[in-house]
Amino acid sequence: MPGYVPVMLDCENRSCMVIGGGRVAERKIGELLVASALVTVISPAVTPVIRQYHEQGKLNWMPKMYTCGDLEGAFMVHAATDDSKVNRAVADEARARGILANVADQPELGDFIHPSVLRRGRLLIAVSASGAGPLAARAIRRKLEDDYGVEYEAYLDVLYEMRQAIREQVDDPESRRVLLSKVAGEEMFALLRQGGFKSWSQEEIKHWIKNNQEEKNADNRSGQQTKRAGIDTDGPGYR
Ligand SMILES: C[C@@]1(CC(=O)O)C2=NC(=C\c3[nH]c(c(CCC(=O)O)c3CC(=O)O)Cc3[nH]c(c(CC(=O)O)c3CCC(=O)O)/C=C3\N/C(=C\2)[C@@H](CCC(=O)O)[C@]3(C)CC(=O)O)/[C@H]1CCC(=O)O
Ligand SMILES: NC(=O)c1ccc[n+]([C@@H]2O[C@H](COP(=O)([O-])OP(=O)(O)OC[C@H]3O[C@@H](n4cnc5c(N)ncnc54)[C@H](O)[C@@H]3O)[C@@H](O)[C@H]2O)c1
Repeated sequence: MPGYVPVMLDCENRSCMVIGGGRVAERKIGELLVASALVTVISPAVTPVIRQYHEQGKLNWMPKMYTCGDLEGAFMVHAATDDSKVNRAVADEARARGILANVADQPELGDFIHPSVLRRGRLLIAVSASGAGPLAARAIRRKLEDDYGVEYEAYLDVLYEMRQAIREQVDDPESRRVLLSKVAGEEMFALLRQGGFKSWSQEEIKHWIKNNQEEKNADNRSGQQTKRAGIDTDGPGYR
């Protein structure tokens, strides 16, 4: 079985075409719009949701049948019509032009497939059964929804802020590494959960960095390994 390379593709402001305007096309379009792609739909008919996107200026709908040559200038294409011959023709044109293609009914003709996706803000969990069964991927994704609740959105936002601050404020690579690994650790999660995942002010982040750096230095001075995660909840201004 040939495997797949899992990647996170940046489609912002890139021309992504979708051939067909049914239920499957609608789902793929949803993902493209989240990623700020420039979406063009070619299909004589579209679902009410796609029509609405078009009316809202979120995408460009060309109400026509696909013809060879339509893909000119595209970065990516989704062949999602209910006509397998048309989907094959789209895949052929994409291959000839070097355009990335997903083919809804004959995945082997395209370059990539879609995983089942769970999004929590910056957190994105993608599950794929590598073609063995999309419904199995969906079932696993649904199970993960319980483990990774909505709090993960706020959690990752705080981590993002802290990581930026550490990169700006800490020059020593070893200190940085230790702090970044603490930030991503379980104790930090517990601490942030205690605070209801509220975002921290720059002052609070600075304070945390200082406290945790100091602790590392103190540990080094006493010749000890870092014994605990360095989360000191007693100090003033500290959560
Ligand atoms: C995960 C998900 C993502 C998404 O599409 O975004 C996805 N399919 C989903 C749903 C779904 N798919 C199908 C049904 C109807 C089931 C039924 O009713 O029987 C439903 C349910 C529905 O549509 O609600 C049937 C189906 N799917 C494919 C074929 C053709 C074939 O396999 O040959 C057929 C038979 C068509 C036919 O002839 O009828 C092909 C593909 N579907 C994939 C992904 C890729 C493999 C991913 C992997 O293996 O990991 C791949 C290879 C290509 C691709 O599309 O990229 C999404 C769930 C999203 C979610 O809810 O989380
Ligand atoms: N990959 C998946 O997740 C998945 C899931 C279910 C079904 N499928 C397959 O995907 C395909 C589409 O499924 P659907 O439920 O969206 O079908 P659908 O019937 O709802 O939509 C088909 C769309 O294709 C358009 N179309 C038909 N001929 C065209 C042409 N020549 N040029 C441009 N547009 C054209 C139609 O106007 C319609 O909008 C089917 O082949 C189906 O078997 C894939």
